[in-house]
Amino acid sequence: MSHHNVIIDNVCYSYPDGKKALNGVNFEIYHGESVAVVGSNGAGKSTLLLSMVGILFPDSGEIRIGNVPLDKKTLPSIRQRIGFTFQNPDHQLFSTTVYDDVAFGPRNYKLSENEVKKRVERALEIVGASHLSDRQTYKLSGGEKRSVSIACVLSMEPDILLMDEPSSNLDPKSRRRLINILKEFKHTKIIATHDLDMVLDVCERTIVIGEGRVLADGKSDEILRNEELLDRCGLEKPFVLQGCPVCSKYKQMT
Ligand SMILES: Nc1ncnc2c1ncn2[C@@H]1O[C@H](COP(=O)(O)OP(=O)(O)OP(=O)(O)O)[C@@H](O)[C@H]1O
Repeated sequence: MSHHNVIIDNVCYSYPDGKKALNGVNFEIYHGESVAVVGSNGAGKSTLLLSMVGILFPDSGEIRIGNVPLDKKTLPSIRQRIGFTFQNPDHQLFSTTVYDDVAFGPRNYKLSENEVKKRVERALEIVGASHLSDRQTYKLSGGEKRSVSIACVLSMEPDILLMDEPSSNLDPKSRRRLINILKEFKHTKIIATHDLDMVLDVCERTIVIGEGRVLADGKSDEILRNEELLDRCGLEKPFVLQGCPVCSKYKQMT
């Protein structure tokens, strides 16, 4: 199943103002893996994800998806296999209604309107947003927009899910729903997040990014227990590993 592996090969990227955001990033993600990308603010997580989906192109190094180098020529076919949610859902939602936003991906695949409708209804139901279908997107709350943006990628039925901060803005029930969606999604998942409790629940592997480089890469359970590493990277142990009975109870409730 190596055809879906994601390979990040010595990737460097500087923004036009000269800010070096990625400084030689290397890793390989195997088909079906569930991987968290964590790090402090400004570490380079979003820049890395934007590069993996071809919104930014590395200055040097290469990204390969299933052994196909990601470049302007291969981008349209690779994009069909990757579902990406932006850190800010306003960057994702641009149609007048929620239905049209969630239908945008399937319509691009030139599916019949009947099939599009089925996919939209299924995706909205999965994220618990069926009742929002006819609403105007710009009038939604932050959490509602987040749920709809997740429905937008689910309706595309991607092979690879890339998500930037998917749990931010979500209330506990919606966050738990997201965690269940991610657990159900059996293909490759790459999730940039500060929600380390969600990482423990969803991702078997964690890559720690700092100053545009990989600082650590290993089993989530080991990385997220390593206090010295977490402290060095500006991160904190997940609540559930801090041995707090209130937090453990909260986890059971949500
Ligand atoms: N459009 C831009 N122009 C210039 N610099 C940018 C731009 N976007 C991001 N940066 C800088 O690149 C670096 C990496 O930013 P990035 O958004 O990738 O970090 P991040 O790890 O996702 O942070 P956060 O956790 O705060 O979302 C930061 O120093 C940031 O200030």
